[in-house]
Amino acid sequence: MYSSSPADAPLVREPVHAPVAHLIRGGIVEGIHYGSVVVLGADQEVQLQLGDIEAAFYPRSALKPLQAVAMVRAGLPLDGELLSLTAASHSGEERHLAGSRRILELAGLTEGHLRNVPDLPYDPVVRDAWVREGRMPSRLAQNCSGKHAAMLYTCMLNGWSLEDYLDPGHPLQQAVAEIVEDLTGQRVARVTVDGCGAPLFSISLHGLARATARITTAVPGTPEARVADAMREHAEMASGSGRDVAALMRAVPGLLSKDGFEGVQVAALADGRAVAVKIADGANRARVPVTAAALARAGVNPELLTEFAGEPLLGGGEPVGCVRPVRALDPVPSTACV
Ligand SMILES: NC(=O)C[C@H](N)C(=O)O
Repeated sequence: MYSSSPADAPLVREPVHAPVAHLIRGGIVEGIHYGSVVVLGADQEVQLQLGDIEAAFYPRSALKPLQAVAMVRAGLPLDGELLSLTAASHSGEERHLAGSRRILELAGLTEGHLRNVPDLPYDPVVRDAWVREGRMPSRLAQNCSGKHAAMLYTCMLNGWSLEDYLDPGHPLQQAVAEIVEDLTGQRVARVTVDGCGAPLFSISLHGLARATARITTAVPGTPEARVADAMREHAEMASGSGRDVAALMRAVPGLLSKDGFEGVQVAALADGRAVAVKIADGANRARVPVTAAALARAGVNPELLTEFAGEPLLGGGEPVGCVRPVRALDPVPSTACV
């Protein structure tokens, strides 16, 4: 246990976000992305904060590594690709569907036991092909199916009921809440329902960074280390081909990173340095460059991060600007912006 008595829950208040990235077109600030950012040093001290890192927020799928740790602690006997898929917001590629099916099979169950909401594949290319083939939204294709299959497997192994595994009072979800509080070191502020149907726990951005650093710094062989290893070694199973989060994990040695809907990203290094980002309006185009800039502030070599600096803004098909993290985040003045 990390936190013998977790601190109070984060405050539920309107978050006071700050500018985190500028949209520059032709040398003028055309737009401003607001958000919050925390950078933790290896000693877990806050090295940089922007916006509101202590307010209650929803980490969405950036919570999945914590949920996976809870399942492994409850006896989930997975590693490698299938454990990575357990913590995935997957793209809906065939390998992801096959992996979710395999987890269900190991539990002696079928797709019919899943209670996540049917959806089309998350990745636009995979989704377009899916629709062209006339396929319908499905529970297996939904980006959280690995997590749900693993939740069912964990219930089977513990003799817990299957029909109501998404109820926040179910022993599985109680176990998840306990691990979330242990790893973040704070009480959960609110419990609501995530898009997929699973309980969604509200913590602070600071708590998310701290929890993820605890996962990457855990002793080898522990549930935390098993989840970190699986996700790092099988980054495409935790996301998909061509996903920025997988590319980021490959680019930065030892990095564990997880994205969540509505502009959330967390990333932690093996020595405990960690960053967490929330873009106020959920904009993906700001999430990646802001995460990269925060990692540079945490001491990651900026040369490893150049491909995440942000897509150029086009005018007449030519680059005329870019999304640029604010100066407080950007250690190297960018030359990419026109
Ligand atoms: N990637 C995500 O954040 C997905 C989220 N867990 C949902 O169910 O909507």
